[in-house]
Amino acid sequence: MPSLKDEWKEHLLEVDGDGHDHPKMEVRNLRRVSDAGVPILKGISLEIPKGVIVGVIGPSGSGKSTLLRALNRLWEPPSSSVFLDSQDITHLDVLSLRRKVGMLFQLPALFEGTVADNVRYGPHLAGKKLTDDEVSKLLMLADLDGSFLHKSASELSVGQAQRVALARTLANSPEVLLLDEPTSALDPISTENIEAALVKLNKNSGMTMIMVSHSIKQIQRIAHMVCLLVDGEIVEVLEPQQLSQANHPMARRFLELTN
Ligand SMILES: Nc1ncnc2c1ncn2[C@@H]1O[C@H](COP(=O)(O)OP(=O)(O)OP(=O)(O)O)[C@@H](O)[C@H]1O
Repeated sequence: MPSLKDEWKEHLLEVDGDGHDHPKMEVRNLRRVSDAGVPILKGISLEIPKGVIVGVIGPSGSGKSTLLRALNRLWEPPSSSVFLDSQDITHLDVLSLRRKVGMLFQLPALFEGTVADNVRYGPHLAGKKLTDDEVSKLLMLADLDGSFLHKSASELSVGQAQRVALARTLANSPEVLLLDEPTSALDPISTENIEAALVKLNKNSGMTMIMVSHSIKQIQRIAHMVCLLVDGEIVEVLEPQQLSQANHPMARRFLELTN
C-alpha cells in the first residue's frame, strides 16, 4: 500500500487511546463502477497522514474527483473502504462527517445575501450564531479583510467569492479539507491568495488537505506528497520534487505534457 516515508509517519500519525498510530484518513481497496458497468475506481488504497497536504493529479477522467467525493460521502462508498480516524465513514452521521471533512469546489456557489450570511450558514445550522468578530477572523484565515463582512455576495469577483467559500467551509472547523481544483477558475493573483491561505492554515492549525489539481507547479508549491491517478488506479505516490522520476508510462507522458 502506498504510504509516506517512515520518518514522516513518526511525526504525522496520531496515536489513539490504545497507543496505536493511525492515519487521519485511510482508503482501502475503494472501487466504483458506473451504472453502465465501467470501472471508475479500481481498488484505491491510500493512507493520508494527519497534517499533510496531499496533491492528487492525473489525466482527465482518471477518477480524481470521484476519489475526492467519496471522502465526505458525496457518493456513498462501500462500507469499510474509507476511514476517518480509524472509523468507517459510512457509520458516521453524514452531516457531522461533512463538518469534519469540508470541501471547496472549483467554482464558489455563494447564497444570496451578505458575505457574513454565507460564513454564518454552517454554524447557524448547528444552532450557533457567529459574532461579527468571529466572522472577520474566519475571513482573515481566507485572506480577506473585515471590510468584506457586509458586502453582498453577488458583487464579488470569482477570486473573492472563492475565498468567502473557503471561510464558509472553515466556519465548520473542519479537520480535513477536500479541494477540487479550487483555483482552476481563478487568475494568477487570486490563485496565489488561495494557495497562501491554504499553506498558512496547514502550518498554523495542522489541517489535513487533499487537493485535486491540474497544475503540477501548484502541487509542487504546496503539497507534501502527490498521488498520481491513472485510469482509476493510484500508480505512484511521490514527494513533489520526485515527480520527474515517476515510472509509470502513462504518468510519465502526462507529466511531460502538463506543467
Ligand atoms: N456518476 C457517474 N456516473 C457515471 N460515470 C461517472 C460518474 N462520475 C464520474 N463518472 C466517470 O468516471 C470517470 C472519472 O471521472 P472523474 O470526474 O472522477 O475524473 P477526473 O479525473 O476528476 O476528471 P477531470 O480531470 O476531467 O475533472 C469519467 O470517465 C467520468 O465520466
